[in-house]
Amino acid sequence: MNGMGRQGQRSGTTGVHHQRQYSDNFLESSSNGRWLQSAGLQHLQSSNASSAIPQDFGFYGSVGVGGGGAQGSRMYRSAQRGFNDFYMEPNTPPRRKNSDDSPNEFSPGLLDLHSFDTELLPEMPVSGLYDGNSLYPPVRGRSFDDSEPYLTKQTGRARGLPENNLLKSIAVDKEKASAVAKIKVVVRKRPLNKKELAKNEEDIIDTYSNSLTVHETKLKVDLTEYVEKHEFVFDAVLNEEVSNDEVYRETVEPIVPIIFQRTKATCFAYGQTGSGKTYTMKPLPLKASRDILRLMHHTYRNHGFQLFVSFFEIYGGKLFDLLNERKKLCMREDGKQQVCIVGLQEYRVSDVETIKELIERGSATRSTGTTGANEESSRSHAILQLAIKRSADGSESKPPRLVGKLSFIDLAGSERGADTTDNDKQTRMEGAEINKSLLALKECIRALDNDQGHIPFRGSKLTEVLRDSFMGNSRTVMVSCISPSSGSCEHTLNTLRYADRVKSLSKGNNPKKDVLPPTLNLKESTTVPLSSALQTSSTFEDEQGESEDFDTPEETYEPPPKSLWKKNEKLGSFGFSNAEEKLRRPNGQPKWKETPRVDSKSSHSDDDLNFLLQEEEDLVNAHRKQVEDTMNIVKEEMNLLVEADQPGNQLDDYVSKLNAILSQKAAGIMQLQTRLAQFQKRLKEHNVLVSSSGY
Ligand SMILES: Nc1ncnc2c1ncn2[C@@H]1O[C@H](COP(=O)(O)OP(=O)(O)OP(=O)(O)O)[C@@H](O)[C@H]1O
Repeated sequence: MNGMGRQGQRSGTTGVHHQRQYSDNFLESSSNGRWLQSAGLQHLQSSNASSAIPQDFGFYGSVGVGGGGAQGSRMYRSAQRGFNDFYMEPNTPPRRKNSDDSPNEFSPGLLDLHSFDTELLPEMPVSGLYDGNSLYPPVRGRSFDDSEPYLTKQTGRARGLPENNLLKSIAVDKEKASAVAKIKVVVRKRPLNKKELAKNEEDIIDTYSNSLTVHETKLKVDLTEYVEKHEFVFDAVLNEEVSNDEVYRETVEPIVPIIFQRTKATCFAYGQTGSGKTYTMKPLPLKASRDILRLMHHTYRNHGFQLFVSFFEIYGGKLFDLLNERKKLCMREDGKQQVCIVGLQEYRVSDVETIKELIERGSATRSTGTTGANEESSRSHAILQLAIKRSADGSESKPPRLVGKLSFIDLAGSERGADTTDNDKQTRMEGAEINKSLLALKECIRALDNDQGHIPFRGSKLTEVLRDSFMGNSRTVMVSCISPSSGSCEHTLNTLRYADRVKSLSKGNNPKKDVLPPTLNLKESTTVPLSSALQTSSTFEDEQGESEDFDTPEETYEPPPKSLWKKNEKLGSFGFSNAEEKLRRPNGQPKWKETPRVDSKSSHSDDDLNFLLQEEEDLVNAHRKQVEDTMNIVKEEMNLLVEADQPGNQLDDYVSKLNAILSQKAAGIMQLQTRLAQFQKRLKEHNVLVSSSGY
């Protein structure tokens, strides 16, 4: 069974959507990748020429034009509504009546077109911008509010604030900022929760530096248990002891300075329902805002930068403004193929407290519900955006243009039919819609991974919004959240395989990948993302030349007592005994590559031949494992596809692609088996030779 006995654990309110009170999510108005060529952009005539005028109270309001007229504040569900009704026109949950819900506190004031502002401000000289010496020293040593009148609301906290890592890092030059990886994949493991502990579920994930091992318990044909290890390497692996502050330092902090350099950056969380996405994402925008404001008021003081916040969700394939009474929004492409969100309200902010209030307000309005694994599950993708703007001449008299933006996306949890059979129709329909968008995201990632010319960003609203995250001079941080429990093993493996594929998009951008010690690279080779499989078109002989795919022996072994694989220092980091590790990989090199071809007339010893035979078996096993992994991915994606109710032709197309992969893998196995048979024959001949020579 998957999950932690998800079925039957739902509360009496299952499927009843309510407003999340304290969670949050994140941002962005969207745009497409044209800004990527922005070095040459001269689109000063963009539609935001009529952008909002700053108001005294420090934020902008906007009412979109040209669409988005439908109000999204209808009742979320009506018992009378049929399935089609729901599907065609998703509604939003009713807003909870909060006593502090003073409607006009952030009310929009002026008609504004700035949500069309999706192109970056063309590059222009900004004195002092990352010019080394003038970055920070002038205000060094002064208390924060001494130099920063904008931050009066947080003076108490700001005063005497020690310089954090960011402040230190901004003394850094432009090169360092631009050295931030284009795509960074971080995995966060949460602790076992009470339910899991109560059910005596085990923690099956070991973390080590930037790698982790999943210990999956499986059954043999004779029903005896064994443990299969799955090893992964990522840019960072954060275990259950890592605080949210550390998560911020590892993920978002390094990209904050870059958004002042005409860059769009995105941080998004991915993982099964209840794995900790919202818990992880919630604190990030506020921490980032704090650092952005510091930069604006210190490093870029007098440069005229302005910070704007917007917050919306994608629910049931529709967009709703979380900061404007769930107003329904429209996503459109303008004449320059820039995707823009019409009607999205942005607030100009200049202090942390206001941002905090906005985030809490938006989070409380978000669609949530109950799933088997999470009583307060996010049922929408929430997008919070921090946009840096500046008018062309740096003054406040002209409308500001986009300089860069930082988006935070808290994806709805991925679920599978097997986990949701107990859910009501509404929850299942939501699940289908969520899965559909996640599937579209996977399609985009696969297309990017395969260097396809066409990336199907239009597959869903989510991918249209995320387009910026993967194109051009963008920066993306993906946080994959995983549960440690044995009951979630299959979900966890799927999340990790997905993350592994995203990681592969950053190949060539991640120097770490090339300098990993052999043992760690070995671990990577134990997973076979579908993307790699799709890319594979080499013959078996070709594959022989590639080191990683075939140098990994089957990572299956009889389970030692848990205490052994968890802590025993006699074992190597990944479960092999040190001796065994050495035997398999002397000098860290895959031994099979050094293997001389066996000649029956040669004088190899039995040991040599046995070793060769073992190597061949390992190759076959490794290949078989690849097929198994691929099939797992196929299974997962087929589930999503079916649940997402895709048209048949897409399904057929998908199935034929997968069949091609499987046939290719099967052919590889047959070749390996032939080789193995040849070795066995030679071994036999060798034995005959030895016995006839009298030894
Ligand atoms: N690292 C962590 N440390 C402590 N508690 C955590 C951690 N991660 C998650 N939790 C707890 O686990 C529960 C589920 O987390 P969360 O709501 O963030 O999951 P989710 O992935 O956003 O789920 P969904 O997709 O259903 O919205 C929450 O009660 C949360 O407080």
